[in-house]
Amino acid sequence: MKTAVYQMTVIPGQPRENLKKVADWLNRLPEDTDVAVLPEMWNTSYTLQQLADLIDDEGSLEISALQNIARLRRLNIVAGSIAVKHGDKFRNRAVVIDRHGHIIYHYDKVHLVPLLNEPEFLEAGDEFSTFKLDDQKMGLIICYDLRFPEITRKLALDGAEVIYVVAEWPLERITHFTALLKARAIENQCYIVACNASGECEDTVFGGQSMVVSPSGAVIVAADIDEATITADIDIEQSEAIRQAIPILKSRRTDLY
Ligand SMILES: NC(=O)CCC(=O)C(=O)O
Repeated sequence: MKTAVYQMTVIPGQPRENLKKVADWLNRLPEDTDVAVLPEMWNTSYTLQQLADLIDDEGSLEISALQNIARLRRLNIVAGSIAVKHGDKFRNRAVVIDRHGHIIYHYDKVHLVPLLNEPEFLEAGDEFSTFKLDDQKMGLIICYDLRFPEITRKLALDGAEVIYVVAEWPLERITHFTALLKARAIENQCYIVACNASGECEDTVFGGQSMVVSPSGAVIVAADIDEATITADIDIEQSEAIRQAIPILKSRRTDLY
């Protein structure tokens, strides 16, 4: 699966401008790209106090624009996450669109990050699952979720061999991000495809370092700190092979823990 990751400099509080950037990027991808991946909160960044003025529905403008591109370009889009209205609250929602333009999965971030004031402004989701893209089982988590090994482990136990991590992870703690991405890949023997943002929002600088990590923990490709595109060709069989060679998931002592 030829995968392209957009380490995007999100323009804070400018959903229309960001949609234009994303559409231009998607339309420039090589025709043989199978999956395009976007970062967390790519429509607004962390302008949480302004969401009521910026967001008036469930992200229909952004999502329908991406559905059209997916259909026209026959491209799967792991559409990062966007701030959406949910009742009278807001959620941090990831959406996955297949090559036919169908929304096949959405996920509302379940672990809200106190360091960026999410609990004050957002409502947490309360469910997650695996999904299938091109017949392969995949999982997706959002940024702070990476610190909770249980969620990635559950996705791996449910059969995910590729897990996408969409993020706006600050530079200040970027060493945690890179270490945890490798740990999650090694302990679950799956590909980790991580898409972080670059640039800044208010006082927060985002740290980039988007990467694709193999099921044995090798960094196949990584970005630096600035806006960039990274690409990798993902061979799902590698995950199956390493799970057979070192049967971590089977060796677990579920009678003890
Ligand atoms: N956007 C996020 O969830 C940031 C997470 C973070 O800053 C951290 O875990 O540290």
